[in-house]
Amino acid sequence: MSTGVETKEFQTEIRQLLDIVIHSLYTEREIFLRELISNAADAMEKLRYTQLTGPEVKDKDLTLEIHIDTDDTTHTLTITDTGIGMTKEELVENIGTIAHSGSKEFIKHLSAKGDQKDLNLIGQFGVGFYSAFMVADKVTLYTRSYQMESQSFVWESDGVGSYTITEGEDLSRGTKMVLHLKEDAYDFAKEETVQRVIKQYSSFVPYPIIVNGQKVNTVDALWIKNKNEITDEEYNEFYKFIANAHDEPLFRLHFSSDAPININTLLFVPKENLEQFGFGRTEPGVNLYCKKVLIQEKSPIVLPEWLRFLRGVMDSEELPLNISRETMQDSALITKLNKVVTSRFLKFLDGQATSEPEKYKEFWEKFNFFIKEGAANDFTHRKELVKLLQFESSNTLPGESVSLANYIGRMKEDQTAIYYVNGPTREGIESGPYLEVFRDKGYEVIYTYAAIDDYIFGAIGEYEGKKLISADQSDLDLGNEQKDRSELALPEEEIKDLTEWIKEVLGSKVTEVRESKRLVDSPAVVLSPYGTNSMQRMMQLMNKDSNDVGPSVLEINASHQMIKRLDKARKNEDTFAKIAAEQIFENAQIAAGLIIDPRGMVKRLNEILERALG
Ligand SMILES: Nc1ncnc2c1ncn2[C@@H]1O[C@H](COP(=O)(O)OP(=O)(O)OP(=O)(O)O)[C@@H](O)[C@H]1O
Repeated sequence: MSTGVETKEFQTEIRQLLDIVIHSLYTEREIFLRELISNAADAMEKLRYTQLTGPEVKDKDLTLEIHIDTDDTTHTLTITDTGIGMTKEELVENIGTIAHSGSKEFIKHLSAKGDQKDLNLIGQFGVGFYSAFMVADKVTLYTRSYQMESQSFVWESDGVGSYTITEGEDLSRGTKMVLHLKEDAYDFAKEETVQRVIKQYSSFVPYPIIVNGQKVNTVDALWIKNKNEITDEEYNEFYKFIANAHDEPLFRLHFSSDAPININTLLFVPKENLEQFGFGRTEPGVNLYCKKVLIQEKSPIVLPEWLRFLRGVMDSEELPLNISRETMQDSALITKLNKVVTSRFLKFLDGQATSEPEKYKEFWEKFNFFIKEGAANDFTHRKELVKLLQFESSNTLPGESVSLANYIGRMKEDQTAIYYVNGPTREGIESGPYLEVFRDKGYEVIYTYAAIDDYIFGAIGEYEGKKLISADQSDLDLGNEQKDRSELALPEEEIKDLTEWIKEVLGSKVTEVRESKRLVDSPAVVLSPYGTNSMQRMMQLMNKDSNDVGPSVLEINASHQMIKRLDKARKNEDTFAKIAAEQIFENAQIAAGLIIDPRGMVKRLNEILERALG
């Protein structure tokens, strides 16, 4: 039997801490198990290190493993490790006092607030050993240090004001903690509960965790291992485990670095983008670890939001296990991790675009929206992201694409800018009026099918010193010599009268009607007085009920038969001229991708048909 019971008071801060721990309803209190397992793993890590470097240790052949035993009848949970153990002095020092001044301050702040229910904070702060009192109303700890002449001690407390230390019976090296569970925590004396919690938080702890005789953590922490020692099958199995996936990943990136920050990362790009299939917004899927212990599952802050499709893990020794979500948000360390890993991943993608073009194409087809979202919003990585963008163009085949760098590489000698045009489809763009002048000059034009493309181009303005210019820009200036007016074109005087007349007919729908210098085959084109039509298209998309596209600039082709006939009809005071002018204008709006109220048009088209059929 043990003798010499010594009762000791907890340090003030610990009393405050325990008071909060005991009297609060903490929703994620199961993390106590993570804290205790990680203490046990730390103790064994220290033992291993001592064994390698220091003096002889007690029970040197004892296997390093963590045993957890549940007892549903006595409602106890016992956690045993074969780690470094504690001497009596260490017990007093480590478990009765808090040395760290930051922690002291934090606890003071918490108890000053008086809000004992504000426990999310404390849970995230990580209360280590004391978290045991979230679930237990009595904790008994048996421990024996690794030092050869050490004795065994029993520490016990109800977590209220004091604890006792008693000399214990002869134990083998390590620590055994018995948690006498509170009634509302009896669940933790059930094997299934304990197994579930361990799988969630401690799957990759580097020592075996054995629950009631059965090993629970069977998955290796691959990300810590050397790449050469891992097979493709192992990587794929690991991916399936952490991503809850059934197929294999499209890409994987495994890297470790020590500078500028210690980091081990294993990232996967899944085979499919579920957002594409209308599954709603993808949740982030990268878990944050510190030395293989889970800090935050599916962390929303460790990578930018536009990388939410990635699955995997990031592990940094530099992270404190107890980092709270609040501190994490503005932790310089997290910002650094985020930046380093994001840049590394973008560099990886850039490399894949050249080394594995087919696979990259598949990636681009499925995940391009995320890259674009990043290019639109993430100023920190915009440059790297824009480099990855791919577009169809007037020089590519359907389904093939070109990057901005490739585009520049094959620009015409006299060409000074990068040109792009927006439209819903390739056919739509190619049958429209905007390409005509570029075809004529032999300039390649990028096709942007999504409004976000135009937004990105508008936001970056230029790439590698070349301006990005929308082909429907109203003041488009292709720089070099204007083409002579065709001999077949209406004389300038007449065109002047005609444009004035059209302006009168269309009224406030146009700000200006003028002769075009860009048209070859089309009779007319609308341009935006704001620069490009994409702004108007976007406003229409956002405001679906509105058919009001705002006023446009209308340019007409003075050589086109239709325009010449329109002029003739106008001069003959044919009432049909007005109808024709309105239809020409609306046809041009449709070609610009603007949505027109179809009701008025149907009536007009019927009139036109009637007339055409005689
Ligand atoms: N199983 C154990 N074996 C040996 N020493 C332990 C064990 N559990 C706790 N200790 C000692 O008690 C100290 C306090 O533990 P506690 O969990 O409160 O804080 P920590 O482990 O230092 O930090 P944290 O858990 O917040 O990361 C530890 O630093 C360690 O020295």
